[in-house]
Amino acid sequence: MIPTTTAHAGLSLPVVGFGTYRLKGAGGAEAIEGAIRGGYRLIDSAFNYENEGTVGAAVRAAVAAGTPREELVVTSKLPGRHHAHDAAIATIEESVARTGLERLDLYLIHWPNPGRGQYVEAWEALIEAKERGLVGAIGVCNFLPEHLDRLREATGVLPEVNQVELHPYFPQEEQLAYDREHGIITQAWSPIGRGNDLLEHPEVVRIAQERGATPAQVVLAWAIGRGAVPLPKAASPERQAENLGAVDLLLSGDELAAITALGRPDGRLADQDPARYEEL
Ligand SMILES: NC(=O)C1=CN([C@@H]2O[C@H](COP(=O)(O)OP(=O)(O)OC[C@H]3O[C@@H](n4cnc5c(N)ncnc54)[C@H](OP(=O)(O)O)[C@@H]3O)[C@@H](O)[C@H]2O)C=CC1
Ligand SMILES: O=C(O)C(=O)[C@@H](O)[C@H](O)C(=O)CO
Repeated sequence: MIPTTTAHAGLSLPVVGFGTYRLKGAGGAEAIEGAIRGGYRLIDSAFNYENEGTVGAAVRAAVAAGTPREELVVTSKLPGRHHAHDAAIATIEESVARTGLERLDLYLIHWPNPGRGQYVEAWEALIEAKERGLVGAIGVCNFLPEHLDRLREATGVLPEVNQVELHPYFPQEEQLAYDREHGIITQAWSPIGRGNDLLEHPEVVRIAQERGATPAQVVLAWAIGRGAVPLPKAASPERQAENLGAVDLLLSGDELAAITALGRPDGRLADQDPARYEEL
């Protein structure tokens, strides 16, 4: 059993989830079903990943093989081109249909796209989708404090999840503090740096050697230790198990601080500042 964390409206999530970006087709379904068999219960997908069908197939196979459906938190996301109310509702319905499940457990706005000025309308559609039972819980990705404040002022409803880029090169101290203060669970995307040099950083390697863990486990345990829910993606059962093993590694305050110190102002993996970035 993976420990859990709870958001302001009662959503309970395991402290580690599974990313599925680029896991598609038969090989993707096999990898995702293997992840569920190996113990992952939070599965992250998106309309734009074009793999909601694959995720649904893997979930249905895992449930047929004995995993209780109610243990799983199957997630998808609304793309920026469908923020207008009717398009948003149709897209959520399409996401659910693609999975072949009765409903999705968590649905997120993928990017705020503030330049288009429609994320409040999208949020109202997500509130409606939750009221209709299409989705179990609702949240956002890549929202800055100013975007979250705007949702609260306009609707009185705050997201239960904010999924943001978060890894040692981009530790997100202020966003984490805002989310914590408002009972929002921060999920960490690209938590192991999407295959960059992070796992070879001397400080990460030093702590891994001292603790008898792997660099990936250290980086994931750092995210968990700071209260975030990392969503590592891994194709192989070996790496999936390695990453899940991070829940057993409790880092000290000094170790957490040493890794947080690797942060850089320009530490994002790509030029994706949500204040300006547009993704449709
Ligand atoms: N909301 C948003 O805007 C975004 C959300 N996401 C979500 O976050 C998830 C995770 O982010 P992602 O960008 O995939 O990057 P990750 O940081 O999860 O890195 C994935 C890469 O790391 C490799 N890897 C996995 N485990 C290990 C290990 N133990 N040791 C060494 N290498 C390893 C994988 O290889 P291999 O698979 O071959 O094992 C893959 O190349 C996504 O899959 C997606 O679900 C991602 C980006 C943006
Ligand atoms: O993967 C996602 O969820 C995204 O939002 C994309 O922006 C992804 O990070 C990407 O790199 C697209 O080029």
